Amino acid sequence: MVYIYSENGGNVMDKVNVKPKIVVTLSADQDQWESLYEKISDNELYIDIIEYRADLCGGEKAADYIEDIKALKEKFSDLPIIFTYRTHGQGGKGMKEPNEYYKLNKEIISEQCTDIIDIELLLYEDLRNELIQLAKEKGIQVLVSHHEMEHTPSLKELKALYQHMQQLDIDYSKVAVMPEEGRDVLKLLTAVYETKQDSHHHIVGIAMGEQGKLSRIAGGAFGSALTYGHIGEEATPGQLHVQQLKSLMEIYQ
Ligand SMILES: O=C1C[C@@](O)(C(=O)O)C[C@@H](O)[C@@H]1O
Repeated sequence: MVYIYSENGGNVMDKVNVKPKIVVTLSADQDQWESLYEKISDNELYIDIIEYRADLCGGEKAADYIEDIKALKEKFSDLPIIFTYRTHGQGGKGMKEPNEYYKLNKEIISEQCTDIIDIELLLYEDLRNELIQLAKEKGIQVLVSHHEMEHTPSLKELKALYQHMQQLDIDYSKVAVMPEEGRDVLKLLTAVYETKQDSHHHIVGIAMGEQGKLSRIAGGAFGSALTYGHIGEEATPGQLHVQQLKSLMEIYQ
């Protein structure tokens, strides 16, 4: 058996055993920012990364989002930020057309105000690849995401989705699905596990809803690099409060 130096920081036999980072998904209207800052401060011990969900934060233009992110950076300089504008078709509230989505993300990248940018796999290939390239040039990590909000594709389809992402010059490959039965959660975790065997990307797999909670707590044992939680209300079905998430994840460390 070959021993591999793991992302866990120790010698383990299993390449896929990673310690996931806890990402808090932020959503707030403009008048709720002050109380949101307090909630982040109260929970800083349980958060590794902040996800700024632009589609849930009330603004309209890149300038609104940039202002919010700069304020977050000023207050929480140790926490990296993921910028996400989740479109309607992918389970978010964002109503921008592909060209507007491209323009917005381009402005965010050019401003260099985020550490990681979430780009949807289904964006037109040329626009998507341009954003990836631009982010790389600016030293911003890229997370390519795909959400299935209604069901869970077959294991073969899930692996194909991850394989598609492996062809891209990115840092994170993320797939989120909605399970209809327990077996769907196993499919997602199997796809993460098998993809991680020979991938240099950070692989992220999330099963949403009640049944999917297992993937949020135990995903690291299968190779999932990020797990998303909340500090108020769940942004997506099945999200756990970051405090509960961290304490449940401790059984794997
Ligand atoms: O992709 C994800 C994961 C997520 O959908 C979840 O289920 O926790 C929450 C989103 O904000 C994030 O962009």
